[in-house]
Amino acid sequence: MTGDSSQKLFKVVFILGPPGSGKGTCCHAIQKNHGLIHLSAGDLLREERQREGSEVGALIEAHIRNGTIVPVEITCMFQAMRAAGDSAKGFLVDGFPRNQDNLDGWKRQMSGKVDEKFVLFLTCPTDDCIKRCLNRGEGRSDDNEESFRKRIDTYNSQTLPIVEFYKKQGLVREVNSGRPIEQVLEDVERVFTEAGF
Ligand SMILES: Nc1ncnc2c1ncn2[C@@H]1O[C@H](COP(=O)(O)OP(=O)(O)O)[C@@H](O)[C@H]1O
Ligand SMILES: O=c1ccn([C@@H]2O[C@H](COP(=O)(O)OP(=O)(O)O)[C@@H](O)[C@H]2O)c(=O)[nH]1
Ligand SMILES: [Mg+2]
Repeated sequence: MTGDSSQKLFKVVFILGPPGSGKGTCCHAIQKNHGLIHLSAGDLLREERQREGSEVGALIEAHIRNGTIVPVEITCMFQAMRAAGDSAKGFLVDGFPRNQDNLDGWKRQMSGKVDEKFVLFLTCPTDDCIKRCLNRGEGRSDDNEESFRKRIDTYNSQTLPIVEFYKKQGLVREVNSGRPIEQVLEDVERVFTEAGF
């Protein structure tokens, strides 16, 4: 039989963890070493927010400041994956899916098209996370104490259940990112190597 069975599946690794846990930093290192494409859901939303004529820019900014999660239809993850196309060895999907709406939207659009390899789950004490966010130096409108508190509440109430969902499928690989970056990256590298990357 031919047809859809010959279609190449997108290899995907999800990166989840609290704000400031080091998701972007780890993706940056892994992408360089393994030829994977890094797609940060937050970066994609910030890009759309900046786009001239965007009809959803103000809505995105309100969610970002408030630490709440943008409806999945607006998150440009799927388009970005399609745009990267066949040349990619795989995708590092950073900071997504963050809640049940994200997960439902992902399944609707991507089931049968993706090979979900694992979830890299970064754990880091909240005190370290807040310090890192406040010192990030990117001028982000959500890197202030008030927004951080809201983001961490959203993370605890909405994102941790998604991690649990993947844990039940045996897909979660946990790394303690509350340590010096060299140590974190050594463990992260090991997880990718063990997964055949
Ligand atoms: N292990 C680490 N130790 C100290 N600082 C770190 C570590 N990992 C990342 N950082 C710094 O913390 C800030 C947040 O990291 P980032 O990768 O943007 O996290 P996230 O994407 O999870 O919000 C950045 O300024 C980054 O350089
Ligand atoms: O799939 C996503 C990813 C991010 N965000 C929004 O973008 C913000 C920043 O996300 P990012 O991943 O950049 O933050 P980080 O965890 O890296 O600090 C979040 O708090 C949300 O408001 C969202 O709505 N949907
Ligand atoms: Mg990030």
